[in-house]
Amino acid sequence: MDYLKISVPAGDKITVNADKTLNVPARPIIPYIMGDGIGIDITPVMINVVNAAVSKAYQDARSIAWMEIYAGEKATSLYGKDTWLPDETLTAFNDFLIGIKGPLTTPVSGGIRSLNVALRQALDLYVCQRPIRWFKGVPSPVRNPEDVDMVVYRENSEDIYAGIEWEAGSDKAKKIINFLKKEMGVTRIRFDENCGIGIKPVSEQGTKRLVRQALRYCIDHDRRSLTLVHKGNIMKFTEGAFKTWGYEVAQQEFGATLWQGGPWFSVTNPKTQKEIIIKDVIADAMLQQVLLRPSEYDVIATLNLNGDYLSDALAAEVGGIGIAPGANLSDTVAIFEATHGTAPKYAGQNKVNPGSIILSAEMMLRHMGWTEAADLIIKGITGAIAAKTVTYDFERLMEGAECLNCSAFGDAIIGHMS
Ligand SMILES: NC(=O)C1=CN([C@@H]2O[C@H](COP(=O)(O)OP(=O)(O)OC[C@H]3O[C@@H](n4cnc5c(N)ncnc54)[C@H](OP(=O)(O)O)[C@@H]3O)[C@@H](O)[C@H]2O)C=CC1
Ligand SMILES: O=C(O)CCC(=O)C(=O)O
Ligand SMILES: [Mg+2]
Repeated sequence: MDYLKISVPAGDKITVNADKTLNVPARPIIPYIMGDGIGIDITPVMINVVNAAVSKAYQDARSIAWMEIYAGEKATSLYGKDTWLPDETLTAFNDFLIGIKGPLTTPVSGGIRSLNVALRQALDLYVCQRPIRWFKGVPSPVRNPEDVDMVVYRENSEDIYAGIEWEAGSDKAKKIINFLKKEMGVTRIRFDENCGIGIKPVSEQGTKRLVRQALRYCIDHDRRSLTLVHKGNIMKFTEGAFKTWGYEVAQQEFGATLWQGGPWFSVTNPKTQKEIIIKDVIADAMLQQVLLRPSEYDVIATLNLNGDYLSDALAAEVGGIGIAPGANLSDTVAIFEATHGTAPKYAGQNKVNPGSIILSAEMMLRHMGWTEAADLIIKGITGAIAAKTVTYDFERLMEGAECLNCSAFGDAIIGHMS
C-alpha cells in the first residue's frame, strides 16, 4: 500500500490467523498517533519507556518499528484544513492491526463531532476496555484502595454517544418533534418549541457482542463477577434491554443459571471450575457502590455513556485519569489509548503524567504476547511511585514526594525496571 504522508519504517506486519490469534514478528510495525495538546508531551515518553522495556526484556531479538500516522490538528496541517481523520489513518490501523494513540481534540467546527468516536465507529472498535488498578503509594480518596481492581467493558459504538442529535430550533429538530407528536403519540416533550433532540440507539447485537467479550475476559482472567450497569428502571427499552440481553447472552451462550434462586446468575468457569457471578446494578447506585464497597465489583459491562462516566470516576479512586489506561477493540483491530483528554492548559509544558498512555502501551504489549516487556513496565511504574518520584498530579496529594516532570517520570520508570 502506498501512503500519501505516512512513511512506513523497516519492519513487518502483525497478522491474524483464522482463529483470531496473532502472529507477531520480531520487529512489528506499530502505528501511533501523537495526539493533540499534551499528546506531544506524553507520547514520546511512552515510546522511550516501551523501547527501554522491550530492549531490556529481549535485547536485540525484538524491537518495535514505530510508524507515525495522523489525526487531529496535526492531520489538518498535513492533509488540509478540514481533514481531521485522513482515510489512510484508518487504512493503516486496518493494515497493521495494533496501534496506539494520544488524546485528540474535538474539532470546534466541521462535521466530526468527536474524532475518538469517529475512529471507534469507522473501525467498529466496539469494546472499550479500561482496567482500573491501584499502585501502592498512590493517593486515593477511598479507605482501602487496594480493593479497587476492576475492568470496565464499555460498549463503544452505540448509545446517545453515537451523536445522533439535532439542535434546538433547527428544521430537523422541529421535524422530529412533529413526527413524535403526530405519528408516535408523544405528549411529554416539555418546551417543544425550543428543544434539542438526541437519539439513543441500543441494539441486541451491540449489547450481546460486548457482554460476550466481557464474559470471555472473566473466564480467561479468572475473574469473580460480571456486573451489568444500566439505568433500565427509567430507560426501559435501551438501558433495560441492555440488562435483559446481557443476562440472555450469559444464559444462552455460557450456560448461566440462577444464582441462589435469583435474581442474579452464575456460570462455572470452564478453565478453573470456579463460579462467576453475573449481577446487575443501576448506574447511579453503582457510582456510590464503587466508592463505598469496591471489593464487591470486578468486571463491569455497561453502555457507552455510563462507561465514560464510570471509568473516570473509578480512575479517581486510583490516582486520577493521568494514570488510567484503555483499549478500543474490534474482532481484529486493537487501538490502545490514553483515557484522558488533551488537557490544553498543560500542552507542551512537559508537566503532565504520562502514566495513562504508558499503561495503555503495557496493555498493548500484553495483547501482543510480549509479557516480559509489559511486566517490566509495571515494575518500573511500581518502583517510581514507591520511591515517591512522581508527576505534579500525584505529588500534590502525597506526603514528601518529589515532583518530576513528564519526561523525568518516564526516566524514573525506566530506572526502576532494573
Ligand atoms: N480519548 C480522547 O482523546 C479524549 C479526548 N478528550 C478531549 O480533550 C479535550 C479536553 O478535555 P477535558 O474535559 O479538559 O479533559 P482532560 O482529560 O483533557 O483534562 C481534564 C483534567 O484532567 C487532568 N488530567 C488530564 N490528563 C492528565 C495527565 N496526563 N496527567 C495529569 N492530569 C491529567 C487535569 O487536571 P488538573 O487540572 O486537576 O491538573 C486536566 O485539567 C476536549 O477536546 C475533549 O473532547 C477528552 C477525553 C478523552
Ligand atoms: O472523544 C472525546 O472527545 C471524549 C471521549 C471520552 O471522554 C472517552 O472516550 O473517555
Ligand atoms: Mg471520557
